[in-house]
Amino acid sequence: MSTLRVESISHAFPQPGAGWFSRRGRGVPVLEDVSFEAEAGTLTAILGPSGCGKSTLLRLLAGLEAPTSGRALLGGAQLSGKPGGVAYHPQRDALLPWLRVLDNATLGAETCGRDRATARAEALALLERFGLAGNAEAWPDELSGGMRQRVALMRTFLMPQKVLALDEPLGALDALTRRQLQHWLTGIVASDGRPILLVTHDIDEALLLADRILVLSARPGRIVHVEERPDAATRLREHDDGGDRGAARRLLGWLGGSA
Ligand SMILES: Nc1ncnc2c1ncn2[C@@H]1O[C@H](COP(=O)(O)OP(=O)(O)OP(=O)(O)O)[C@@H](O)[C@H]1O
Repeated sequence: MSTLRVESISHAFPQPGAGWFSRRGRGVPVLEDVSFEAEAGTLTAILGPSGCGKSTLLRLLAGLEAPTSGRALLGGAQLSGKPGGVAYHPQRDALLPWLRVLDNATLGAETCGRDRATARAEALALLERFGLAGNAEAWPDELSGGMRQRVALMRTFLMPQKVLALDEPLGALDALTRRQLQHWLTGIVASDGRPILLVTHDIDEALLLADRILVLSARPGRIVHVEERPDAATRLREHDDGGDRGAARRLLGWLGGSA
């Protein structure tokens, strides 16, 4: 598994009402000079005020948009600017109501060319770890919000890409379900060997799940603070003891209370 290197990515969207970038070649700047590394087997959380470009950053890395400048590399190979290199998990769970749990879970892998039988075998083997044992044939409508989100996450984790980008995967859940899934996710993340990026608004979630936390400024988003975190076992212990209040205060200070 390889390290993800993001090198000086900047991005601007076209001015509303103008054609593609104005004659002077400038649009609305959304991200500015974003550089960081995410090692294999680590989770990097991205925090920042609403509208600062967090989702845009993930979409650029996933090749859904091309950055205005800069690039991302995985193990030295170009990643940005072309789709398919990153498994992108959108904010909504996006389960298809006409597919059963197992078919929803394998959809991403199959779309990426995994043959159906292999994808289904891999999904069946993961059902228990994702808290979905006995639900392979259930319809999405029959599941709780937390279960639906675990199916959606399973779909992303089953994808063959070498980088995972999770865009607020727990954002739509009630507080209790969210807490439960955060704890569960620490185990899932620990057993996955890829660099994982996580966009979140929840400081406690970032402190629990992340090996490194990047704080972006208001738009155009630039990295204004990097918080290095201890190993997962220490983070879990801290979390159960009420969390790392010092780190939480630091992050809140950088976010200006906007998270
Ligand atoms: N396709 C697009 N065209 C034009 N502007 C866009 C486009 N996508 C996003 N934007 C703008 O770029 C800015 C950053 O959006 P983005 O969704 O990346 O922010 P965010 O930090 O993820 O926000 P939130 O935390 O609210 O989800 C916003 O001002 C948004 O309106």
